[in-house]
Amino acid sequence: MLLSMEEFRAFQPKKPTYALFGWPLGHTMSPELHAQLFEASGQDAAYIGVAVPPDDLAEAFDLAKAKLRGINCTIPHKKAVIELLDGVDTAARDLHSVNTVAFRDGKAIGYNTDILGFSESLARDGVTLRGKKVLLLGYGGAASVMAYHCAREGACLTITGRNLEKAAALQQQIAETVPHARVAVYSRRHIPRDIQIVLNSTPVGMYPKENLAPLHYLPHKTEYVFDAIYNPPVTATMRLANPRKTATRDGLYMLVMQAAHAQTIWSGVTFEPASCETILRRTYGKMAVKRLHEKYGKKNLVLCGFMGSGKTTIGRKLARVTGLDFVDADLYLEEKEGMKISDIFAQKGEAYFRDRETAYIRELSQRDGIVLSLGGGAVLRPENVAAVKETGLLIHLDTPFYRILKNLSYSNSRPLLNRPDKQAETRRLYNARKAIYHRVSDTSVRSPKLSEVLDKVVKSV
Ligand SMILES: Nc1ncnc2c1ncn2[C@@H]1O[C@H](COP(=O)(O)OP(=O)(O)O)[C@@H](O)[C@H]1O
Ligand SMILES: O=C(O)C1=C[C@@H](OP(=O)(O)O)[C@@H](O)[C@H](O)C1
Ligand SMILES: [Mg+2]
Repeated sequence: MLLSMEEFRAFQPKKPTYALFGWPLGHTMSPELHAQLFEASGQDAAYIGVAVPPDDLAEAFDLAKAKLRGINCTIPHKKAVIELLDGVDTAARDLHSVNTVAFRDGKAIGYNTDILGFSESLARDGVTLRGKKVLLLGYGGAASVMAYHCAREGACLTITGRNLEKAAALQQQIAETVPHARVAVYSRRHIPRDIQIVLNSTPVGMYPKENLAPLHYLPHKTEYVFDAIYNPPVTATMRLANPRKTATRDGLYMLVMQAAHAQTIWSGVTFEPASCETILRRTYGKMAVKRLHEKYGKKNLVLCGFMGSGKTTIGRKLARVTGLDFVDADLYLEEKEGMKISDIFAQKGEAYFRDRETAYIRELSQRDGIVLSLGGGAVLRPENVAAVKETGLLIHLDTPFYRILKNLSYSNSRPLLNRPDKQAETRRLYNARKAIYHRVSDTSVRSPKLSEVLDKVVKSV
């Protein structure tokens, strides 16, 4: 729920409630994320967003103190809120930045959990900072969190950005708060060549301008790229990396963990790593649905690809992580016709099957909010492609052929392949259709590992 100031004045909580204060409050993931954390920790609580104009912060803060258990602050309130507080923790004090406020016994205490989210995101990838040459892009609020953590961990930090005076101000702030900090400022044209880790704290590359990056290339020894952006899940900065040499990470895990730590501060709940991973996967899923709506103007996710490429298997999992309903076109057809596909082929012929397939695809394309797994031959008819693409994003599972063969080896439920020369026929059909899948689909996902495919599909949206 997102409220205006006026609505927040009238707001009466029905259960323990927390809020995000920001201005403007665009498309934030926080309410959905906190709802998942409440559920995982068994709390009956609510989380709302409030669009608080800078001039109204003091009033909104007093209202929050009276009605809520705690708040998060985002741009532009992270600094301004400090003077309204009764105390702050060390990181928040050193950073001059508060993202979490707890109201307890009539007092308001400020914390910074962004830094915990950042450090845990690096730790999850096994990235250590001691002695590492780190390049930080940007000098705003998120940058100060990253710079402070790098300096405290003993990294050798270079800050760069468009405005070198602002970069120097951050350098100064870090030097004052972290003894023996190693921080330099360079223009973007004179970045040290031996940089190992690149951190993007700028909003450059965020949706909708997702083709922009704050750099044109990565220093050639870069081993790891962290981008605080999470929409899109794969940013233009991350795409500069050579996947064989350089690991990359977007900002969603940092977002999840700063939220989890805020809840720990508010109510003492803690979260198992496994439940954080589940919440992360689902948040990527929700993000994909948000992008499906906002970026593509579509309602459904549709999977196509050769027989045995994993459409049915991945579709079911994709529905679970996105919260969309799952429909498999083949299973739907079998249910409606009251017959197995192999029996339809045997008794009524392929032409009958194809006509029914077209009719059901037309019907299912009218649905709103489904993952639709097609049969392997569905996209051979242009009218089927047109129908699904009207409402859906068409994703091709470009599973390697050797994996497809393996997947098909145990099954005889596909009548087209029930022949003595099964393997040769599979290859023949595959070669005949391969180009069609590429041509008709909006995106292609390629991986031999089932565990990777889902992740890639979600991030391809
Ligand atoms: N990439 C993969 N790695 C391992 N097993 C897979 C993979 N993709 C699919 N499978 C397995 O292959 C079989 C066929 O997959 P299925 O989802 O029915 O494919 P499709 O619907 O595209 O024909 C299933 O048993 C599934 O578990
Ligand atoms: O490729 C095809 O022409 C077919 C694929 C099958 O679906 P899967 O791709 O899910 O196996 C099923 O629709 C039917 O056997 C025909
Ligand atoms: Mg299938």
